Amino acid sequence: MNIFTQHNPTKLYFGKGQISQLSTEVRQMKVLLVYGGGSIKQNGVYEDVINELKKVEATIFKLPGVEPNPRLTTVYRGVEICKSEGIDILLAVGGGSVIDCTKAIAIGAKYDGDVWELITRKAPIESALPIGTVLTLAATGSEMNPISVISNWETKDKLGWGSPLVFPRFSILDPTYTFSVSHKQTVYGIVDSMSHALESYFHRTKNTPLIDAFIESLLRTAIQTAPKLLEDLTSYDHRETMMYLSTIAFNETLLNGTDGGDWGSHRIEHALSAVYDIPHGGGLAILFPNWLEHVLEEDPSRVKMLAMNVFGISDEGKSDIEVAKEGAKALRAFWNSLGAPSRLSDYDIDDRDIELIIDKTFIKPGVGLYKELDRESVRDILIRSM
Ligand SMILES: NC(=O)c1ccc[n+]([C@@H]2O[C@H](COP(=O)([O-])OP(=O)(O)OC[C@H]3O[C@@H](n4cnc5c(N)ncnc54)[C@H](O)[C@@H]3O)[C@@H](O)[C@H]2O)c1
Repeated sequence: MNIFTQHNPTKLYFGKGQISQLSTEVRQMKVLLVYGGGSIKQNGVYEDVINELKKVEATIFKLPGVEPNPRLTTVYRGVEICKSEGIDILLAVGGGSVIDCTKAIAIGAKYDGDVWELITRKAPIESALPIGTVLTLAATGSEMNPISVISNWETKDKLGWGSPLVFPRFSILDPTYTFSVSHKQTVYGIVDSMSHALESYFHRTKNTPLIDAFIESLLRTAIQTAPKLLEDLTSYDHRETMMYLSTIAFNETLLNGTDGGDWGSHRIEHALSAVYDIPHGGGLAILFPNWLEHVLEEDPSRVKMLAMNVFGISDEGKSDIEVAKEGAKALRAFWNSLGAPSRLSDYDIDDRDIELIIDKTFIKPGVGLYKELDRESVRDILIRSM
């Protein structure tokens, strides 16, 4: 293992009814409520939040309409409200897009220049407003991590960035709040959280038996739970399992003591959804098995481990590459069985913009760690995905 420091300051309130803790976290303050397209008004979450805020006589300001793949223009709107109204705390009520947008507003509110300069690292992030979240969709882990992804639709860039200053101060996770998430969106969430675990798995650090087994167990749990959840979208038991799983999959626990894993396929997906605005989980379901097939040709070792320890594939009488290939196939087959897309053509994407997607993948240098990808490798993964 490598040396590491773990410090995750997010206080987690997990389980049914935990919204009652909101009034212990937010006092008589100016709160900016950030939310999306209105699902929270249909499923009762909005009412629960407002009732809690009223209990403590908070002054409520609102920023509705955060889009999936949140846009810089919406961040600007939030920053403006924070500055003009003197907001004390931001409350994100939604999925990863709403939380990521809120994180960007939090840093923009404390900066005199254009927040895009902070996201693109042209200026250092030195301060942020505090954030709380009420999660409504299990997928990204944003509720307990310092990461955010913002799309600049003008330049067609989708950029991941992070700062310890944007760890949510608290997050409320009530599985019943995810009952209304559609079948399709639930599938995307499952794929996204499994991808976070898988990308953490593809590290190059020696002597990591506990973290490896932890990740394998998380993946096996997802494989056992996901089909049952999709049969019964309002099962508290299955929603709670997937909600906790998606938080753990990307709250940095799985990176303890390793070199951080390989996030090459996430980088390609961000480039893809910057150009085509497709759902993040849908893009990953297509790209990740093709990334596996690409990297196993050079080094099948950890793909083989995944095949045997997660999918129970036997290695008897087979070469390492054969076992690894079966593993990649098993992952694709599992996601397909849930109803996830498997080809870019499922989104009507052909090779027309392939060079642009490759350019966007390399917007920051260094793509991949288990295998460092060059333009040719990214092209190969995209062509395999067509
Ligand atoms: N910050 C991170 O660590 C991180 C990690 C991975 C991905 N991301 C980013 O997060 C974004 C995706 O977030 P997401 O997958 O959570 O989805 P999302 O937040 O984009 O939401 C997807 C859709 O689900 C709807 N929805 C949310 N909660 C609902 C509910 N309870 N009932 C019904 N509908 C509901 C939303 O309105 C939206 O239409 C992408 O931009 C992706 O790049 C961030």
